[in-house]
Amino acid sequence: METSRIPGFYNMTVEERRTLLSSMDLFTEDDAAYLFSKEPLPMDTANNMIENVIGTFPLPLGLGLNFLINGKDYCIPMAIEEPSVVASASHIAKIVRETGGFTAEATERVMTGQIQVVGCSDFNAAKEAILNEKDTLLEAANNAYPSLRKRGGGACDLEVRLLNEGSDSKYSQMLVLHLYINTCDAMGANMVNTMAESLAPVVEELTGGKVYLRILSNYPDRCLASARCVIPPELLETGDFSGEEVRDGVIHAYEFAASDPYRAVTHNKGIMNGIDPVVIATGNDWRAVEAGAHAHAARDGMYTSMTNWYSDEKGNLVGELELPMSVGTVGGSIRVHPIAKLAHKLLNVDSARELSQVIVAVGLAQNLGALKALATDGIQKGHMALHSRSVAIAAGATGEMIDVISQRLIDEKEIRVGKAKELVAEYTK
Ligand SMILES: CC(C)(COP(=O)([O-])OP(=O)([O-])OC[C@H]1O[C@@H](n2cnc3c(N)ncnc32)[C@H](O)[C@@H]1OP(=O)([O-])[O-])[C@@H](O)C(=O)NCCC(=O)NCCSC(=O)C[C@@](C)(O)CC(=O)[O-]
Ligand SMILES: NC(=O)C1=CN([C@@H]2O[C@H](COP(=O)(O)OP(=O)(O)OC[C@H]3O[C@@H](n4cnc5c(N)ncnc54)[C@H](OP(=O)(O)O)[C@@H]3O)[C@@H](O)[C@H]2O)C=CC1
Repeated sequence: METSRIPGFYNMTVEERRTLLSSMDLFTEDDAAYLFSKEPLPMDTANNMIENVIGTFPLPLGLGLNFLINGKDYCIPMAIEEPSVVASASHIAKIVRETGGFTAEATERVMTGQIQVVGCSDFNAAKEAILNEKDTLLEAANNAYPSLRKRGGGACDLEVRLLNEGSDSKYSQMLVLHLYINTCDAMGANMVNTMAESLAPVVEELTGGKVYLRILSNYPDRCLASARCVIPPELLETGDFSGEEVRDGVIHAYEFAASDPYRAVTHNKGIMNGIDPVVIATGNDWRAVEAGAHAHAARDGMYTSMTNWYSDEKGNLVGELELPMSVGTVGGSIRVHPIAKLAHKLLNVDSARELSQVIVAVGLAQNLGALKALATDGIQKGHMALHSRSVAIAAGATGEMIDVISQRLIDEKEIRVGKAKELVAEYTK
């Protein structure tokens, strides 16, 4: 991938975009055949992925462009139904590119397995017993999934937490063993669950208690990815708004989300608008990523902004995002869904750690795209202009009528289905 900077890509037809992609060193003709085929997810594949299959549910697949992350270019597949998200991410990536791009980093992919133990006669003694056998337990867990060890991963640490100590309810006092497992390039849920289940008998023996749940946590707080951007105000100029006004507006918007859960939920939804489409397109478990991200936003007791925006001593706008990132480049449906396989080829990442860095960079870009619009002209100007096409289609517009009706809706500043139906009726008279 020589560059992700493809000016005016959005003005091309789908055919022109496909021709351009095929001419780049992104994937083979066969790969492209899947992307362009009428059945990108064959029914017999779908029927082997989940139960009671009756069909498939395609989503639009767009490309987030202009992304430069740690000096590498990325064309980022994004599967989403909402208009203006891909445009917004690409818009900000174009600006950040001028500054040298996003910087991003990620911890090793250490996922967390939980083993719940109840009914111990002495929970402190039980905790001691487990910690005294830490190496034995880690060895036993690794023996349950030896191939992971061979890849350089596996169970690497454990800790014990006592919950609801002193409670007189036999249901609420419990010991929770956290098993930390480096799952390499797999998201690792099945691996973690297999290894956690394998330890249950020996944990019961050690603690004298009963093991109920042994399951991964979707809040893997040792599997983190972060992204950062530093933008001189002059690059933020928007219409009549100076760069400094936009910078300050973004920081005010951030402070609102940082202080108010009602705003933080919408602010963070805007971030996940960027993150989920990449997680979905790459065949990953977006529910796991969503759950972990929102838990991380509440880690200090109040649900708050996932991002941090401030002005540095030179007056640059600095943005940061750190999230747990339960994603893989192998495993699950990643190597099963033909378009997910293509998405990984398009992305050209070498590891799950690199993928997680790309994903958080898109989330950070998405957040700035929304805040920049909100802090200036408002979200409707950009968002609804792109939404007008869906409104036209919902009102029955087809073919070239879509452009005509969509433009009329924008010109008349009335982007709603009822108005579109009137225009369609007028057009087809
Ligand atoms: C829509 C834009 C980008 C237009 O903004 P613009 O200033 O008209 O863009 P431009 O014409 O200057 O183009 C700059 C670059 O943007 C990209 N771009 C520009 N237009 C397109 C397009 N049609 N399709 C694809 N890419 C587009 C493209 O990369 C282009 O580079 P070029 O190709 O020209 O060299 C801007 O108005 C915008 O970003 N608005 C914000 C929209 C947004 O954030 N949508 C997210 C969904 S709403 C949401 O997040 C929920 C929310 C808001 O509640 C979250 C929250 O509350 O925080
Ligand atoms: N979020 C949740 O709460 C839950 C999610 N899930 C689902 O679990 C799936 C993810 O689990 P996961 O364990 O990743 O999937 P898999 O069960 O597919 O296991 C990962 C596979 O990847 C293979 N592999 C190949 N290369 C590598 C590598 N470099 N690093 C690591 N593994 C490699 C492993 O091969 P080998 O066997 O040779 O090691 C293994 O078979 C997702 O579909 C998710 O939706 C399931 C339960 C709960």
